[in-house]
Order: sequence, then C-alpha cells, then structure tokens
Amino acid sequence: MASSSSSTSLFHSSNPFFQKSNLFTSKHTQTHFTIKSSSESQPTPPLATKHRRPADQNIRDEARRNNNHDHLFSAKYVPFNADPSSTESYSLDEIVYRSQSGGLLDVRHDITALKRYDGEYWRTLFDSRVGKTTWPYGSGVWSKKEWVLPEIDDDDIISAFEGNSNLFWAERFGKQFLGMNDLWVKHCGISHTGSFKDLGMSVLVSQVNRLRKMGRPVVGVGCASTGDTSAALSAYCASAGIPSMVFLPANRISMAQLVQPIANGAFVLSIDTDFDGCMQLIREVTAELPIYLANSLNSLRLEGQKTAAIEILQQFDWEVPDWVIVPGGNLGNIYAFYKGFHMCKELGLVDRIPRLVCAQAANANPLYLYFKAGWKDFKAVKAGTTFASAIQIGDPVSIDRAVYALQNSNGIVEEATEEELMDAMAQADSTGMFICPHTGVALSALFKLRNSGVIKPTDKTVVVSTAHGLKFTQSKTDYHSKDIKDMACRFSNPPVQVNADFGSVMDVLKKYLLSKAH
Ligand SMILES: Cc1ncc(COP(=O)(O)O)c(C=O)c1O
Ligand SMILES: N[C@@H](CCOP(=O)(O)O)C(=O)O
Repeated sequence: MASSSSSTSLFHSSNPFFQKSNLFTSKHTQTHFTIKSSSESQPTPPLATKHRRPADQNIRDEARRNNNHDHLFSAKYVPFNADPSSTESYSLDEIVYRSQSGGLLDVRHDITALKRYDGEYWRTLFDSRVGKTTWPYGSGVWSKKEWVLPEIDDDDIISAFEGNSNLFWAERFGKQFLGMNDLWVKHCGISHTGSFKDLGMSVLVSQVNRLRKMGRPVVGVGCASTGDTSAALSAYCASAGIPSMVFLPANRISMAQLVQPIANGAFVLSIDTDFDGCMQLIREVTAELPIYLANSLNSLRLEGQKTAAIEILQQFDWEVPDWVIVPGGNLGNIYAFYKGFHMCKELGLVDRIPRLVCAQAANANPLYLYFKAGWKDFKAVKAGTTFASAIQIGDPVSIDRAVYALQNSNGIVEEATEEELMDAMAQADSTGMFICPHTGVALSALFKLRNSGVIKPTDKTVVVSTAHGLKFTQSKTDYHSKDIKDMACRFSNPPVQVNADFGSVMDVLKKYLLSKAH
C-alpha cells in the first residue's frame, strides 16, 4: 500500500477519473484514496453531488457524455499458463481461441497499470458502484470494468445489469444439516437468464458487438450447450440484434432451458449426440464459418464469470471465506473463480484466497478421477445421464485451467452420486431455497467434507449455486413423486390427494398438525 505522504488524492483534478467521469461524485465516494504515483499538486475537494441526467437522455447517452476515452488499463490474450519467456499475445480485437501450440488462451491484464492504484482504491471504487443504474456500472460485471474489458467503449456494452446476485445466509440449512453457522449460498442463478452464464456472456457479446462495429467478419455467435450457455447467448444476442446459433444435445436438457433460446429467436439445432459431440461440432463449424465461438473455451467468458468471486469478497466486506465450492462441468467456472480471487490478492484488496472445491456428478467425473489419480494421466470419460444435466460433460475443454486453479488454491475435487445430489437438493429446498441439481452436487461435496472433518463447523463457507431451480422442475417433480428408479427419495414431500369435503380435509390436516406438534 502506498503511504499518503508519497501519493496523490484520487480526487485530485490531475487524476483522469476525476476529470473525465462522474464516478466519484456520489456522496458515497467522498473518501480520500491513494494512488502509487506521486505528484506535487495539492488535493482538491471532491464534487458534492452527481448532476441529474437531462430528461431527453437515457443512461447510455449519459455514459457517452461522461465517457473516458483515455484508457489507463489494457488487456490482451496470451497462452494460458505460458512460460514467462513467451512473447505470444493477441489483441482482444482479434478472433482467436487457441494459442499457436493449440493450447488455451487467457486474458492478461496490465497488472502494472492496475497496481498504480492500491487495494483501498479498488475496494472503494467497486463498492461505490453497487446498486446504481449508472451505465454500465450498475452491472455486477461492469462495475469491475477496469478488470474485465478495460478498453471497450461503454456504448458497445450489452448488459442486463447481471451480477450483484444474492449471497444468501443458509442459516437453517447450515444449522440443521451440517452444524454450521457461517454457511452461504452465492445465488448466481438468480439472474437474467437463470444461470451464472450471464456474467460471461455479457462480456463476450459486448466484444462481438464491438468487433461487428469495427467491421470484423462476425455474422453470428454460436455455442454448444447443456442449456444454460445457450439461454444466455440467445438472450444477449437478441438484445444486441446479433444472430445466435445454439447446438443442443437432443433430449438431454430441460424443457425450460430448451424454450429459452427458442423464445429469444436463436437458430436452435437439436443434435442427436451428447454435449461433447455438440462441442466438437461447434468447434469445427466456427473454424469454417464467420460464427464467433461463445463457449468458455473462449477466455473472454471467464473475465465476466470471475466477477462473481470478487463480488463474494465485496459482499463479505472484503473478508475472505475459508472455502468456496463450485460445481464443475466444462470447467471454465472454477478457473474464473480462482482468477477473480487471485486478482483481488494480487492487487491488494485481500491478503489471501479461499480454498476451492470443485464438485462433479459421479456420472460425469473426469476431473474427480484425475484428482484421485494424483493428477496423473487425464482421461476423458463418456458422461452418463445425470439429474445435474448441465454438467453432463466427459471431456471438459478447460481441464488445464481447472487443474491450475485447484493446485494454486490448495483445492479439492469431490463427487456426488445421483441419490446424494438429489437428497441434498431436497434438503436445501426444505429450508427455503429452490436450488438446481448442480447446486445439489456442490452441497453433497460440502456434506462429505464436513463429515470427514476437512471443513470445520465454524469455517466460513460459500457454496456457488449456478442455476435457478425453476429450470429443473421435472427432476424435483420426479423426486417428490418418488418416481425415480432405485432412489429412496428420503426427503420427498408428495402432495396429499383428498376428497373435496370438510371432514376429509380436517382429517388430513389434524394428522399433519399432530406430526408437527412438539
Ligand atoms: C448450472 C450449471 N452449473 C455448473 C456448470 C459448470 O460450469 P463449468 O462448465 O464452467 O464447469 C454449468 C455448465 O457447465 C451449468 O450450466
Ligand atoms: N453448462 C454449460 C456447458 C457449456 O459450458 P461453457 O461454459 O463452456 O459454455 C451450458 O449450459 O451449456
């Protein structure tokens, strides 16, 4: 941290933020910050109020008026986990998904430029933007714009004010089932299209919007999907007026997920294969046609998704949880969480990162098997059917990213059987949540790690809920009807059929009340 004697007030008129934007004019931000560069000028007081937007301007117009075109920060693509001697890099305005050697890419930020500002500066800046409608900072993703896509024009951003999702204190669930009092569920599925994919898709579609305005050959955007990526892609593309194409494995996604891209006007291909087959096809197709690839192989997506990690720290007032548990499928998200936490540590917002747990369905568990084998000889698997259908993935594209995230966070991989994940989902729902089966996978991992004593009762623990339960009502209906082969459905709560007369209704009610009396 810079000391105040060697630094300049952020509100000083020589600071570009102060000059070119009204970000610091709210009364919430009248704190003095420090930046690490020195200057001889004297600080001047901050402006007291934000000017009202003229009635004939919308929030985009207002952002345009205040736009800061002098970019202080920048980012580029580099090979993922590249050797420090590597000079290979690409502008984010290039259309490239793989490094020269065929490996994954990563978005690398100019950390030196970001480090000119200390942790207190970034914390206060991000905090000052929460809960506003100022374009584009009202979004949980774009409130961290300098760390996401620093060079994009605000006007090119396609946002549904995603993010800022509820960090839910799972008080009753924690106490009743786990003896925990500091258990939290990050509800990333309470979002525009009902999953965490909105975070990354806002970034990707915004960049596509920019590329198209620059005249780059992008006719549309495509993805393979188990249902959530396609929902997010089609919604953001529809909002931007960009054609979208989604490759879906036939009969393997929920009805709610299927109808989302249909309703949003995407070109929907239902293909008689599994997700891994669809992924292979979209990769081949995007190599041939001017269709931009929207899966998380594209590292732009992870820049948006990483903001969920930053948000967790922010919601805890920058206190670091002990554990964060994330359900994993194609394995981009576990790395996105790692990256968000790591950036906060590197830039001085926090002093450590949480331990990460990646939770997989036992029927689609290539990462779990790899972890158990001591990270030796990764083998893709043929993913079996699972109620956690969005993570029915046997050959995850981000396997290397996931291993990196887990190895650098002292992480763990767990798995959950179908019965475990469905029971955990029902237990969570019985305490007032309405979670998806993937969150059930994460909660099953938590049960296991609590039972083995790895996670302690007082550990501050966050379970990432990745999609809205309303997308998966069929699995809940099957469970509560006890309509699942070889599953006891121990926590089912089927409706009671009763005759339409007062006596019958009274009989069942009395029986119920007696069972509840202490
Ligand atoms: C609801 C849900 N949860 C978890 C995941 C896993 O995320 P990732 O593929 O980034 O591991 C996905 C998608 O894969 C998903 O749609
Ligand atoms: N669960 C995902 C699977 C694809 O993952 P992605 O993050 O690589 O797009 C989905 O909903 O399609």
